[in-house]
Amino acid sequence: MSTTAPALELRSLSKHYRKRGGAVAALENVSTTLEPERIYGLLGRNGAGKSTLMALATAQAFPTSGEALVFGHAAYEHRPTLAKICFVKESQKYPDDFEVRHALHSASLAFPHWDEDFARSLTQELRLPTDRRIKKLSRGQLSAVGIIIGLASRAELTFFDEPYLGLDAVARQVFYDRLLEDFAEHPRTIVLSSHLIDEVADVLEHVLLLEDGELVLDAPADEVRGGVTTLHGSTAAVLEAAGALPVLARKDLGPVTQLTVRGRFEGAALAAAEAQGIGIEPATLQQTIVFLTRAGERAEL
Ligand SMILES: Nc1ncnc2c1ncn2[C@@H]1O[C@H](COP(=O)(O)OP(=O)(O)OP(=O)(O)O)[C@@H](O)[C@H]1O
Repeated sequence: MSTTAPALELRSLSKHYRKRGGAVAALENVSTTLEPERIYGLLGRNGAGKSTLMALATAQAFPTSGEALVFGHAAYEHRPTLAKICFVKESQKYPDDFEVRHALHSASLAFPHWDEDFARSLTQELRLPTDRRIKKLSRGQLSAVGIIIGLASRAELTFFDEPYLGLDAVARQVFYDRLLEDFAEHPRTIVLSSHLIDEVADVLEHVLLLEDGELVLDAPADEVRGGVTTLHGSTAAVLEAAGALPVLARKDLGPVTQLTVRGRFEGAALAAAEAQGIGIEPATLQQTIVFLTRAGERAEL
């Protein structure tokens, strides 16, 4: 699977949908580069443009302007490139009479790196009835079909658009565990869109955050994680420890203040703050993202 081209390169990608009285900018001038063999989180609130970005990258929709290159090619005009892409989405359509086994068989023919044993073991682990019609599956079982296809396809560029809808906690954990194990043995580029940021946080290596169609954060997950800290203690001590760090939120309760700042507390700064009796709590990835989007911060951490 070695190649020097980026797995995905978006160049000033925009998608506008026409609507009565104007247009909706589902995606606005998005540029970024996704390296091969990494796991990306595509995050953002409802309507932020996540599904649109995936549809454009996989040639299931055409951009209004700009381009999306997959391993150096526009996917829609290049069959070998299409064979490298797997897009798992809720709205996947299957023929009416298709059973689970038919969907898996079709996938085995479509994806050159398909691993039948892996598909079989995932099917058992997720307790998916292979002889049931897709139409009759529960919401979670339908998600399981997508997860099995997404993982067993071992496509060089795999998109999972909210792949866990309806899945119970055990099945979701099976997904994250198998994803990480299989990725370690067969590295490829995975783009995972999700609302459950803290749940997927440990899986992600890089975070892409969309807000109203714009890419507002494009950074390694480790840089984002812990980039926001909450301090709790006597007001004077907290303000002194925070120094000039940008304040994102402040709550005063009598002589005590809870201050959320953009910055990290490590080493000497952490020891000094703790010596003053200040409680230090790094924000989770989800909290960090909520604070940053609320604060209108842009892609610099
Ligand atoms: N076919 C369409 N026609 C008109 N507007 C559309 C169409 N598809 C998407 N949109 C609009 O484009 C914007 C982005 O939608 P998109 O589905 O990409 O968001 P999303 O981040 O995937 O949302 P969610 O998390 O709710 O699935 C939304 O405002 C949506 O209403």
